[in-house]
Amino acid sequence: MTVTPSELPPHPKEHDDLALPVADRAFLTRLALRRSSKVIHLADPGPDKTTLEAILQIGARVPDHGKLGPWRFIVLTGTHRESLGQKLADLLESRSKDPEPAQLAAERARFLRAPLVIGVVSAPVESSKVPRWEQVLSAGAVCYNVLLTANGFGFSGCWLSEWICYDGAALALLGLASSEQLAGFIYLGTPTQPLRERARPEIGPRVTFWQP
Ligand SMILES: Cc1cc2nc3c(=O)[nH]c(=O)nc-3n(C[C@H](O)[C@H](O)[C@H](O)COP(=O)(O)O)c2cc1C
Repeated sequence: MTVTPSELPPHPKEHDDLALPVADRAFLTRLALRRSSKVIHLADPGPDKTTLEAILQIGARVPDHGKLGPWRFIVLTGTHRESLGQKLADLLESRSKDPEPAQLAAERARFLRAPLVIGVVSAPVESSKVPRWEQVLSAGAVCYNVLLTANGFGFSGCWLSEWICYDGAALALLGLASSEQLAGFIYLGTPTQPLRERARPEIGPRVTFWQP
């Protein structure tokens, strides 16, 4: 089955009445069995332009204290994926006396691993009411919601930070301001392999019911 954005409800306006949640077995089943793909198992086709727009629009419908929208997207598509990879390879080469050719080649191909890559930037704003931490959490929610929305359109994906998220020069290449952080890259595409369950943290020891 394919779902096109035109089949979905239009973007509501502020103060429009919205449907209340109803029990939804398909929705819960999807969440109960949700799994990321390995990046090496993501292939063409990726989301088209209209689907990408919907993934971003729906993906950004996250809890956001103060309606600050403290996040933004950097979309990598087509040949620009390789151009950025080349810049990262150049950066690594400039830092090393004897760079490994294989490492430089891997860097050039980094964003070619999936047809579509979305960088999610945490972009907190000055606020006397909303702590920075809450704004950062909202960016994390965007990452997850983008993944889920892509799943809804039949794409698979994974959320990776790798070294780039923690390298000032790499972040500058992407155009991040010093006040911003890269929450990660959401790699999206069509899975070439079945998904296999991974070990999950046990919930029991992580839950307490507070009592006085
Ligand atoms: C912020 C963040 C960064 C991540 N970065 C990486 C990474 O660089 N490399 C990696 O193998 N997995 C990384 N992961 C883990 C994968 O995205 C994924 O969660 C994991 O493979 C399990 O997938 P699933 O539980 O969604 O199926 C990261 C997860 C988060 C939340």
